[in-house]
Amino acid sequence: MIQTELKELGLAVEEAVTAARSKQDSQLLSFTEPVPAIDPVSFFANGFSFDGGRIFWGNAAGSLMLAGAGEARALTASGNNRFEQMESKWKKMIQEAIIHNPQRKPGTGPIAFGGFSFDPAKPVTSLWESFPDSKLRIPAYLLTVVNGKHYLTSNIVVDQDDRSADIEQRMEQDRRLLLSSVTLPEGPFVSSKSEVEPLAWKQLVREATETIKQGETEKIVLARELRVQFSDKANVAPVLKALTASQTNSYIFAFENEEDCFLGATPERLVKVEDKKLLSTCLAGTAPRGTTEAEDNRIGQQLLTDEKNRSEHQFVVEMIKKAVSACCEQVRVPDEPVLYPLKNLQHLYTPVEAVLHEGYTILDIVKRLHPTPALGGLPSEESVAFIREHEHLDRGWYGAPIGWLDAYQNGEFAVAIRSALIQDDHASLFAGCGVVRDSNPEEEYLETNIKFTPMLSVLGGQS
Ligand SMILES: C=C(O[C@H]1C=CC=C(C(=O)O)[C@@H]1O)C(=O)O
Ligand SMILES: [Mg+2]
Repeated sequence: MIQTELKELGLAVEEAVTAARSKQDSQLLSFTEPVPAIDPVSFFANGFSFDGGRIFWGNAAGSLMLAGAGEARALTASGNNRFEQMESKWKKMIQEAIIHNPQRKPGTGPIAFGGFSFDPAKPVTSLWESFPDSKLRIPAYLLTVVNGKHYLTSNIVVDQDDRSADIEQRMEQDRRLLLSSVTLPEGPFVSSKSEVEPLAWKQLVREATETIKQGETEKIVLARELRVQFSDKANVAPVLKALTASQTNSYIFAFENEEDCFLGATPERLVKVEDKKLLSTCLAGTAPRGTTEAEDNRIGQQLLTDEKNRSEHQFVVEMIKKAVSACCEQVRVPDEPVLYPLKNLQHLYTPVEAVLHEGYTILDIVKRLHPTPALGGLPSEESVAFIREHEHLDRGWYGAPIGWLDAYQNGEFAVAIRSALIQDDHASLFAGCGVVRDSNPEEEYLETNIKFTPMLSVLGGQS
């Protein structure tokens, strides 16, 4: 990494042109500067015409938001060692970049943002054909809102025959467009919806409980799809606005690829790393919210003591604790879960804190944690094999890590649940649930129905 001390954009661009000429290859320049406040959703909306697609991220704490437009570079990897491949491609790219980022705030500079498929060994259907096994994008323009301060990072690929003045002019035009105020278009409206094979899905839950009773596994997470048709091509920006307003306590994410956009509001952190400190989350076990405070409390107390939900949760705690302990010190995990309330439902929640051992990166942890028993099952290999063989759904990026990392060893990945894949005038919504020995197919079916509601309501499918 060449950390430039240059203050002026013009000088940085010239340095990049000179570097491109001397190595006779393109040069990535990343230039970060403070900018006046702008709503990240407006920035996202303004970015619709940038090649490669847009990205969006808001963390559950509300302390970090990212909005990106265009694609300066893309890193892809496939197969079993996709996390290692990604790590080495990312390191190489960062080493060769010219980076001007005096303040080095988390989530600024040349970040890589993207996701992974749930299971690279499952054949891909046409539903997810524009989403590779894994893809991390370095957006051309990135707005970072961190602790209330706004930064713009411009990631520019400079070629040997480029002229500095032309590049600067293009950047000036782009930033004027992206930072301008905008009126958001109307959100989508669902004209029809259809559940994909609900009866076959319930039967599969039954089969999974049989497999568990035979002792082959202890838990298998099964998911299903709900398809919705819109009256017109769907606009994503107003959906993000609505998610940000309605789903506090959740990560709001979007990854646009070609014409498709995968987005959601997930409560499930996989891992966060900042200054070597690691946070992970065990979130599994679900109940609805009550309509009155008294009812809500009663349901919450029941959830806290319910054996079936506690066992769903405990499998996750044990696996995450073990995986984190293998590469961290000072691992802290409370003995008992607490409630994690969301707008439409509540979960059992156990936070995990630790300090990363020297030499480990966030992608090492993502690799060890995915899939946790909140999305795969336990033991992992057997449950994922069951899902691969029996589940009809092509999960694609659903249920898998989505997030970002920066050049300073910070990053955060969430598990992409409570999500939808929007494709022009229709969308697929995904929801799953943890099946254990005494799961009841009808109750699991109802649980997935509630899990569809956060996305369904912001897509104009439910009041
Ligand atoms: C698989 C999903 O939820 C997981 C996360 C939290 C609670 C879960 C449950 O109680 O079954 C699931 O394991 C989903 O929302 O699609
Ligand atoms: Mg459950």
